[in-house]
Amino acid sequence: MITIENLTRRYGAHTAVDDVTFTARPGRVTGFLGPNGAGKSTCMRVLVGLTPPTSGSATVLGRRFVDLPDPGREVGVLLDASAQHAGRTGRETLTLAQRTMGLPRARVQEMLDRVSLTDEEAGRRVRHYSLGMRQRLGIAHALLGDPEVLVLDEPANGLDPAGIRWMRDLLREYADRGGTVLLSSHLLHEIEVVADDLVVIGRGRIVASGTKAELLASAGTVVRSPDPEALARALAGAGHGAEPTGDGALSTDAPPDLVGRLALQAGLALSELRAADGAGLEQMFLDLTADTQRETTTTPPGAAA
Ligand SMILES: Nc1ncnc2c1ncn2[C@@H]1O[C@H](COP(=O)(O)OP(=O)(O)OP(=O)(O)O)[C@@H](O)[C@H]1O
Repeated sequence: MITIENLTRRYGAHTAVDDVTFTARPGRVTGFLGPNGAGKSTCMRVLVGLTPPTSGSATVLGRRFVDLPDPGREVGVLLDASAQHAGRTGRETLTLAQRTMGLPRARVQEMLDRVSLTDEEAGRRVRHYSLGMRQRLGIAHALLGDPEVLVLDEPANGLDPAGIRWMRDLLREYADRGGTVLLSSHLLHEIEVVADDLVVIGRGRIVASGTKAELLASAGTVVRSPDPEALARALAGAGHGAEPTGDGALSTDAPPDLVGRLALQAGLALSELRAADGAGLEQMFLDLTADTQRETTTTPPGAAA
């Protein structure tokens, strides 16, 4: 369990994290999303004791990271895969951590196997690793102490498609065994596939949080009728807006079952009725963080607003 409560972190006059509250629960993968500079890494750094909070608290398993009796066995952390000692081999990196944590020697080979680094690769110096290999080594390091909680900042960075799938399966299995995973990523599709819960942050503040199903349901409905004007009027009569999607359908904030009932009452035929999650997490993310984005975004033709 990870608990962030009213967490604020200022750097001089700049507020990087502003009164942030959320939890990441056992048995679930919590996706932490936000544009560049939104405050994700800062939250994670406070959580693992690398940066003190200005106010508020961040705890793992009910304690601040610095108060955990055996942090390596309680929390696996991967914040920056490139921050590993470049002159050591992968095997040396893990062996040092294994000794520091007082783990059995066999654990190193187990973890190398777990992340599919070969003997030859494990014997190479980290400076010669590709980014994807560094991520695998970082994951091996995070899993070494068999922790209950994983905190991962952009772990899929640099992984090829097979590596991304491997990572997804690993996190799913870890959560299914009761582990808590907090995962930040810009790879929205990856988060959409693997996360159970989502926390969306923009300019240091939480703009949405909840289960993935709840948040995607709030993306609304796409509906198509031979008489879109009459359908828009029926929706407006029930207090819901409707926008043309650009390909003849309408996008509305009303849930699909209500849209179906309103169409029935108005005697309107429908040729399509579906939750707008075709537009998916990306559109939700852009909508929720619209006023915190650097770039101005526009809704692509055919995507739900
Ligand atoms: N040590 C620091 N000193 C001053 N400002 C900082 C420091 N660390 C972070 N910031 C600022 O805090 C804000 C949040 O940064 P943070 O790295 O947490 O964002 P992020 O959401 O992880 O972004 P990205 O997705 O780009 O990694 C940024 O404006 C950043 O410049």
